[in-house]
Amino acid sequence: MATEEPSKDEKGGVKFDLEKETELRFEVDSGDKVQLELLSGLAEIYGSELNRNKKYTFESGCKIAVFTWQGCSVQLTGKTEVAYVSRDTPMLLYLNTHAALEQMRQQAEKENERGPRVMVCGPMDVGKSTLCRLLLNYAVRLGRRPTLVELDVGQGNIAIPGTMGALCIERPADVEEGFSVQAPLIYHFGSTTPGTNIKLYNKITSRLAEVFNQRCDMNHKACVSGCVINTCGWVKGSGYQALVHTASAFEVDVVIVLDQERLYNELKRDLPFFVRTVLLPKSGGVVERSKDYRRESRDEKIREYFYGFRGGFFPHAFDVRFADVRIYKIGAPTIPDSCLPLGMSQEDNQLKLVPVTPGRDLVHHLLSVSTADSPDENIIETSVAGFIVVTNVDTEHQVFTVLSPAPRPLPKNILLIMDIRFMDLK
Ligand SMILES: Nc1ncnc2c1ncn2[C@@H]1O[C@H](COP(=O)(O)OP(=O)(O)OP(=O)(O)O)[C@@H](O)[C@H]1O
Repeated sequence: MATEEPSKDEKGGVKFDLEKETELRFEVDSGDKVQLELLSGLAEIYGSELNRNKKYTFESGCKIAVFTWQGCSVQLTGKTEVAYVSRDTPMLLYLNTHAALEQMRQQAEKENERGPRVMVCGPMDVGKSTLCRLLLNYAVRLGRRPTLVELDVGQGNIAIPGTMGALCIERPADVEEGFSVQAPLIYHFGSTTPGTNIKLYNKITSRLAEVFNQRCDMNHKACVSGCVINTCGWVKGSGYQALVHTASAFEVDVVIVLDQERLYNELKRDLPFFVRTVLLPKSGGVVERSKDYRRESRDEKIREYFYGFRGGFFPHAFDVRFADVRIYKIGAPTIPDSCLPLGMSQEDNQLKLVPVTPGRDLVHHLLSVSTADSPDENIIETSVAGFIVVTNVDTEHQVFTVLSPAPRPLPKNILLIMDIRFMDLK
């Protein structure tokens, strides 16, 4: 618990003196703001170093841990009643994991081989995304250029929920905003749970692995730096099979299982013997998130895509004629096996491109703008250029209105519909 009682200054700021290897945890309630300032010493948030005397602002829903290896003083201003200091963190184990990965990178450099490909998995709310961020931050701080592979379709740390993608990490994550998302590679999945179309999920995973391999062939630094793969919290049945598939598609060298011994044992049993599987504890600070909270944070991610971090962007609204675009849904509804055409399996059905006729029910749906030029291309395995949301449909005039991050016209005319909806309430 607290190493020293926090002290309050006249402006309502609360000062915390943290001993080495302890962390200050706090959450920001909906509608509130908390400011953090490092007064002395060194500290970091999920592997991103804090600058001294800079005020960091955290808004609604943020769950933060300020960790110090050496000891420091920080000041919190705002609603800070729930802030507390903990000595009990798994950070030393996480640091050792990073050190082992760095050794593998050094070895890879010497022997002109590829660096470690790491898959992070575990049930929901165990800190998978946070550990990925930490490992990537530590690697990039040593001059590496690792790749983040995001397979968690529920939250979407690179683009919006309902997508899968990869991002080359060139600098540590911004303390407030996270990783800078420049030139990500994004694929359309279309829903927030892999279970809605597991065949598509696995197909895109394989595609991402293929593209990552190509990048490694061309870029030695990326190859030596390896990748960190963030996965979904669904670890049973097809979810588990998807993890095994991911491990094989990416030919992972290291699997980190957070918090669940059963999953650890299963993966140890089912993955090839040369894959190093490690079980790490979750941090006591990781907070369980309710369904509502998850829905809100998904909405927030989408809002941020269109309006920028803290409203820094101004999206465009314009009309699109039905005749100018082609909208598809990936995956036909399941029908009894006996009704399938001869020689076709249920799985083929899941990868089918089904044309969608624009109508009123399109309203609020998110659409991915495919980079493909023609439906004859392999649309499923083609990346997307961005997203739009339908705000109105006028069937009489055969147009729909969209919100788009870029002005008209749309860069391409093949659109893929998501199950996910977004209400633009601005
Ligand atoms: N040490 C910590 N102290 C306080 N909060 C933390 C700590 N580590 C992580 N968190 C917070 O806990 C929440 C859940 O963490 P995270 O998103 O990493 O979990 P996850 O396992 O990836 O979740 P999911 O179920 O979405 O896959 C995040 O809001 C994160 O900021």
